[in-house]
Amino acid sequence: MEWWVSMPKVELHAHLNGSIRDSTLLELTKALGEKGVINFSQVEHIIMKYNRSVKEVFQLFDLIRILTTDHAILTRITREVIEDFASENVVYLELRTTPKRNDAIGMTKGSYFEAVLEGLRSVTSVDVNFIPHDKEDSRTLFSPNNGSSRKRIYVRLLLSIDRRETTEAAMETVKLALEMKQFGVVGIDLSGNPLVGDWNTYLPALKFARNQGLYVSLHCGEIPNPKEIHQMLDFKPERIGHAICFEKEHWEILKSSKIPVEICLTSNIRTLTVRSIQVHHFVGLYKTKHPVVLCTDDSGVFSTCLSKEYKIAADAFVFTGLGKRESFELSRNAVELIFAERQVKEDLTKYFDSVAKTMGVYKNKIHSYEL
Ligand SMILES: CNc1ncnc2c1ncn2[C@@H]1O[C@H](COP(=O)(O)O)[C@@H](O)[C@H]1O
Ligand SMILES: [Zn+2]
Repeated sequence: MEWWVSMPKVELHAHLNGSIRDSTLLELTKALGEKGVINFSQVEHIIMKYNRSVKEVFQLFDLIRILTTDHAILTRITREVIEDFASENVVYLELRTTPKRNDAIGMTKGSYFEAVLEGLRSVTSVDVNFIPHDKEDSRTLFSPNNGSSRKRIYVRLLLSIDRRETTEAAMETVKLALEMKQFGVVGIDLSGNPLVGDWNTYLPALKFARNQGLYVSLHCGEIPNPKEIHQMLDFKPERIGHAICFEKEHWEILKSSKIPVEICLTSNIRTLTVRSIQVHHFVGLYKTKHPVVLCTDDSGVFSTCLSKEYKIAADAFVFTGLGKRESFELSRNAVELIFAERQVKEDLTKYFDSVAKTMGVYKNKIHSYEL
């Protein structure tokens, strides 16, 4: 097996409905076509398109939204997404999703979340840990005496606020996240079409989330919006996603505040927000040892997976010294950026160290982030 597949990996930026399997997406679209809810021939080209502009990507998300407003489908997608990540040796997955209300089918944000939770519970083919450790409990997923040869994966959840939402709706999501901490919700994400919405709408909910002990990750700088980027960096989120359309002053704030960046190479290329992999800002951040983590964003929508992202990075930046050993370190250093509790970090760190030996990569850290 290739090293980028067998290497343990940490996924910190994956949207549930964007990570839907291709085959499931087609199956659901055809089924709705047969029911007459949508016209399959009209949407087929949106599904099949390779490069999509940001605008077209959000058209596809609107379509996916029609397909997945059903509790049973959400449960199924959640199960499949976890199985897919585990199958490529993702050992820690922070999955994010936007709880949605749909009065027509009696769906509330709460029942949406329950359906996702049911998906987590329904995984049988791999070992999943999603309930946080309580202080007394020292059991860990990767402890050597676990004895299982099955794939193992930690899953934690972020609840997303959609940029289309009102302050009240955003607040409802944060309150739900707080209620569901016991089921592995660790934080809040701000996402959705970067062309819509205003920072001040979400700020009260984000502040509330932070005050209540939730971590915050923001989609930041997907389009040129210098004022908003500045405001977001001033908020000092625990992580940001993308960081594409940054100007000099933004880079300076980012570097000095050491806010970790979730890098989504394929997503940025496919949405045409970065011209080519060679000019991607990942390399500059990596070279200066800024905390970065490679992620998929929407593995289904962009036909990628985390192993592929590591391979793409290694191929593109081999002359920067990103070989097998450095990729392993990059993956292991991501453990420092996870939002889960201390025991999970410790368990994963030990696991990475044990795998380092069998993979023939150095055990010593090349560098660790000074967060
Ligand atoms: C391409 N870059 C991106 N930028 C901003 N938001 C994105 C995104 N990719 C996905 N989403 C957000 O995640 C939702 C799908 O998953 P959930 O329904 O929440 O599970 C999208 O509708 C959008 O709001
Ligand atoms: Zn994203």
